[in-house]
Amino acid sequence: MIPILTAQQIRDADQYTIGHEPITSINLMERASRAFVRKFSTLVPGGSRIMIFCGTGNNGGDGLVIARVLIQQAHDVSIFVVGSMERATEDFKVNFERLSVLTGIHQVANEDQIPNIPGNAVVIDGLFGSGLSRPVSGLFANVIDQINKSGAEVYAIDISSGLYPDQPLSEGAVVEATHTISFQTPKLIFFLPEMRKYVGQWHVVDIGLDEPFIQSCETDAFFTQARDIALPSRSTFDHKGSAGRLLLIAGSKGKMGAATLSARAAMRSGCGLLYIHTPCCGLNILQVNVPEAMVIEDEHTEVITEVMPADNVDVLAMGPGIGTNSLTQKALADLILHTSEPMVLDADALNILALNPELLNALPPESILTPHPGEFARLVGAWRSDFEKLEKLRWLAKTYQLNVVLKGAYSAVCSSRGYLYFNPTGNPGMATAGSGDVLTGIVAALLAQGMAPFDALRAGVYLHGQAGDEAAINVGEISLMASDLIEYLPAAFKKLHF
Ligand SMILES: NC(=O)C1=CN([C@@H]2O[C@H](COP(=O)(O)OP(=O)(O)OC[C@H]3O[C@@H](n4cnc5c(N)ncnc54)[C@H](O)[C@@H]3O)[C@@H](O)[C@H]2O)[C@@H](O)CC1
Ligand SMILES: Nc1ncnc2c1ncn2[C@@H]1O[C@H](COP(=O)(O)OP(=O)(O)O)[C@@H](O)[C@H]1O
Ligand SMILES: [K+]
Repeated sequence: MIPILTAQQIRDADQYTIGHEPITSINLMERASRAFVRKFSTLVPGGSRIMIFCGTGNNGGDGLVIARVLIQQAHDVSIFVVGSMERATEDFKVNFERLSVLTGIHQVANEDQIPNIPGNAVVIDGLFGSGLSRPVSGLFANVIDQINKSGAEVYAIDISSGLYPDQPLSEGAVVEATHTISFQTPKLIFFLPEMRKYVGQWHVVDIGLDEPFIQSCETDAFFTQARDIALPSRSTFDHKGSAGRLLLIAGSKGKMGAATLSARAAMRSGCGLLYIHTPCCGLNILQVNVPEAMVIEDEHTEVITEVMPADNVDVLAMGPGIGTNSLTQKALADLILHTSEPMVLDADALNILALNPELLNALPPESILTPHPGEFARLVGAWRSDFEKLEKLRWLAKTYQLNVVLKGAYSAVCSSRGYLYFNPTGNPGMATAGSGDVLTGIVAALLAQGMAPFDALRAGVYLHGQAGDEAAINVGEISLMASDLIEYLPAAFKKLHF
């Protein structure tokens, strides 16, 4: 996993690398900027008119190196330095000298000197990086305004000028980048929907900062990598009873599809034995669509009214398609009160928890909740910013000792100790009815196979997204539907078995 660092930790990692590699700061700037250019060159067509805007800090210093390298590669580049040269860092000054030998550098010291930016230009934003210390105003804000109004493609160096790597949006001007080419590790803000407008599509390039130092930084947020994902394994004498026995409590009249999707995803995720508790109306539907499962009928025709924990199962999962009928609310409450092992709750089971918040206290510790933002808001109330949303996620997980995934792009998986893991897989094609039901089945099956609850959740979210990515390659994001996720689960599992 990649630790997500604060602005201060990023500075510390720079300094540690400079001291211990050792490398001079000017050479580190050169290395970082060359890494930027390598990525930039894969994204921008040759022959583009490139306009680079530099502040006089080290982010601007990067901009000057990038300009030099691009000029040496025969690109059409104009350079604009904004602000006072008196405040320039040493490394900025050295690179200013190196660049002046090659080309003219425009100084922007007042509004009249702000250039016109054609819509077909490519802008590189080197005004401010992780050293931003206050909201951007004055001349810098005017330059940013021109950049944003121009309609040009904008490539931010490290981070869009005006953004803090680890703090909410400031009051001042912020560059709206189409791409961010960031150094070494992704920043927290890259994972927040409200920041997308400023961050654009982001890329991380390796600039050779000290890896053991980065891994040793204390943080409570990480970006999951494939190598973090453990999978259950089978051994020679395994039988269906030892490979995970799951009781899935799902469905109501008109929502048997949710139960079907969860059940099929569970079977495709290695569940040894699957029982489905469902209202009578679901019997035939499930027997036909999931012949591998055994179906237990509720007494009620249309909704679930009574489920008792059974001795012969390892894990209970409840929620997909159950509705919030008062009889079902009572059934869930009874089930929670009679269960001591971690269980999986999704969809309407979460809505029932929101209606009966006292049940949260009764949930078996380490249980798993899988809300989408709507369900999450019902559980914890509305939030004013994505930072507050993440605080609420940590609060919910820690207060009730739960593992919770807040679903969406970069789904945030939170452990009961409040550690956040952003998920790298998945795509907008998965924004389609039933995707969440598939996730429930995957996670419950992994838990039933003996994985620790947090590991099962993080792995399930990763595999679900990977199945979505495999499906998108084959059917496209638009045509992708939830059943495709189940079809491409085998490919997702195979990809992880390296
Ligand atoms: N050796 C290093 O430390 C490396 C740094 N790198 C680059 O350096 C950047 C960080 O550089 P710096 O720490 O110099 O900081 P920045 O270049 O982000 O800017 C800091 C300067 O801007 C001023 N400033 C901050 N907010 C302002 C505002 N709102 N209005 C006007 N002035 C403002 C500060 O007083 C300071 O002079 C990184 O983002 C990265 O691009 C890379 O070259 C990699 C190596
Ligand atoms: N834009 C997106 N990028 C990546 N994953 C997404 C995106 N939109 C939705 N998903 C994933 O699809 C699933 C949708 O779940 P949910 O909203 O519960 O669907 P449903 O209730 O229809 O089953 C979640 O796992 C979510 O992470
Ligand atoms: K920048």
